[in-house]
Amino acid sequence: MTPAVEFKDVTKRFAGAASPALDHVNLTIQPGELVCVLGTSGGGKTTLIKLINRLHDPDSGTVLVNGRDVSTIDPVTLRRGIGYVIQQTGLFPHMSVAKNIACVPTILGWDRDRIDARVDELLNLVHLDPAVFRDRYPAQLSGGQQQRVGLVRALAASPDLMLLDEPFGAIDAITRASLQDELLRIHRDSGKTFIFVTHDVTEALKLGTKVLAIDEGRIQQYAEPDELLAHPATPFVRELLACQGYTRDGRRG
Ligand SMILES: Nc1ncnc2c1ncn2[C@@H]1O[C@H](COP(=O)(O)OP(=O)(O)OP(=O)(O)O)[C@@H](O)[C@H]1O
Repeated sequence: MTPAVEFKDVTKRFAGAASPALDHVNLTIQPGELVCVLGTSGGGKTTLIKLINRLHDPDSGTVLVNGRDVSTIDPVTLRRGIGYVIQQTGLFPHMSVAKNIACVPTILGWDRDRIDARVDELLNLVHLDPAVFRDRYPAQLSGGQQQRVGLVRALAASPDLMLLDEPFGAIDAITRASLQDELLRIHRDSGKTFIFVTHDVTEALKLGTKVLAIDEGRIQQYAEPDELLAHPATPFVRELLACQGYTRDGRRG
């Protein structure tokens, strides 16, 4: 099977930085995985994500999506096929919820009826009643509701790949737990590949089919959650688990 995403010896160094943000990264992500990219601040998580949708380009090495070198794909075309969700949601404040969700389908030339049906389907998917929320503006939504709209906007044209960069970082614990459950369900039902950045071990272990631990621009471990808990591959992973209260047998101390 062609991997959904591959990094081949990828290095990214920002001007003036003492060390690279990503340092000779090799990584293969198979289709259908929900990969949680886990690490402390500044470790290179966001840089990794932005190299996939070409918000950054590598200094050396190759990033491939569905077997294609992304440097050969026009960035706008590439991004239309990749869902992208960030903490600040990026919703257009002057557009209604329905218009926000309809953005990519509109660009892709879907007809009105198909777009309307898709908007309603997506709002229902995240338990927002279309009759209530379609015509609201982002400022008229709570933080959790904005995040739900940001999530389904990225799903609107059913991209094969979803990139989510700490999407639930600013959400209270209860809303966050229900958003996580919704994300899990959406991932299972879609069968698509999701890459989800978080610094929260509990979130990564709950959501991930795989966890990618990263520090100082280097991959520390890429493993299933149980494997990561049972056999942390490096002192960094051991420390990360211990700091957030995880013991070796996977129980929170
Ligand atoms: N545009 C940029 N210009 C210069 N340095 C940058 C830029 N973006 C990131 N960096 C640096 O690259 C390194 C990795 O940053 P990155 O944002 O990937 O980390 P992160 O793991 O996502 O951190 P956080 O959890 O705090 O968001 C950091 O040292 C950061 O300061």
